[in-house]
Amino acid sequence: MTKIAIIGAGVWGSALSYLASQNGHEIRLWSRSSSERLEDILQGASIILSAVSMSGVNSVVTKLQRLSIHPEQILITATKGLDPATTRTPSQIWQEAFPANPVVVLSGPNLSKEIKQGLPAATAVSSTNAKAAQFVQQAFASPKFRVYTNPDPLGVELGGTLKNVMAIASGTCDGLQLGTNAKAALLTRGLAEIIRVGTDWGAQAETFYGLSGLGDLLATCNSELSRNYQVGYQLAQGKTLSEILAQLEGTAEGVNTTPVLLERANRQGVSVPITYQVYRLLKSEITPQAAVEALMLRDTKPE
Ligand SMILES: NC(=O)C1=CN([C@@H]2O[C@H](COP(=O)(O)OP(=O)(O)OC[C@H]3O[C@@H](n4cnc5c(N)ncnc54)[C@H](OP(=O)(O)O)[C@@H]3O)[C@@H](O)[C@H]2O)C=CC1
Ligand SMILES: O=C(CO)COP(=O)(O)O
Repeated sequence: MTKIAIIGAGVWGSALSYLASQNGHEIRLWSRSSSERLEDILQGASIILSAVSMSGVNSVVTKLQRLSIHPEQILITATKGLDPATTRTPSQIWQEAFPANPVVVLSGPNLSKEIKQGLPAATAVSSTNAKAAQFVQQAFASPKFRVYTNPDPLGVELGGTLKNVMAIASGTCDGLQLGTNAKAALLTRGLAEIIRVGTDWGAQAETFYGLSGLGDLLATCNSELSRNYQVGYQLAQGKTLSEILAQLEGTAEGVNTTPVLLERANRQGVSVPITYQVYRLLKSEITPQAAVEALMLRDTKPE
């Protein structure tokens, strides 16, 4: 039995809490509205897992820095986003704030509603500290949740983060009823785009063919359960972004990830044509139909 503190009682934090409690662990779930003090939640926890949305990462990290975190406490980040101010990933923020602690990234095709229904799923846990990743694997693995370790935390984290932009594009593609061929082309070229960005960042190309890359791309880009997909689908139906976000249950990280990704890709000279069209669409600079046309009419090139 392991004591696990989970920060963020949104849908993903709650689903992870459910999975860990099914394994017999002692779970303490904390959110901003909790009556319990954060320091009491963290007291004696072997694992501290953050499942807050990107907009909450910096403030949660700052809160924890004011408390006494033991260097043996394993920090897990389950957030899929990029910091708008620095373009850093959540694990980079956690590791910089807590250099002595093992930081583990948990990411995969994990639509929380399906997990809450008890349907089977798999995920990846990754860290530069292999022992910490194995400890987390043992803590969360169950007959319903298959957990793989992976040696490339940056790749695992970027796979889960960058596919959210593709999920917006994919929802748009389905909302416009562009068909199966168009969807296959979009996902394949989307994966190529993710790999270009990811390898430039320092991640391993093969990681993106795993659960947190291709796996999450397939899950999110093909499911109405995905909030990012819902954003794209509704944009294709002519709703404005503010109308969509006002109705959306939970966070669609891809909306905030898109400009950060584009900024970084432009700085690095990495070509991200799909991300650019999603960016223009989210800013209402282009219609969904014109975005498709712009992608189809790009200069011809080798695959
Ligand atoms: N839902 C899913 O299927 C999956 C989601 N993820 C990722 O997990 C993250 C959370 O997603 P999800 O649970 O779905 O989102 P929700 O919108 O359901 O929940 C967001 C969570 O973030 C917390 N939060 C936001 N801002 C702050 C802040 N400033 N300080 C403290 N906490 C804050 C919220 O706290 P409060 O309750 O106090 O408002 C809430 O717990 C996202 O990055 C998402 O991409 C990853 C895998 C699957
Ligand atoms: O990341 C997810 C599934 O792996 C959840 O996707 P959404 O955030 O688009 O709902």
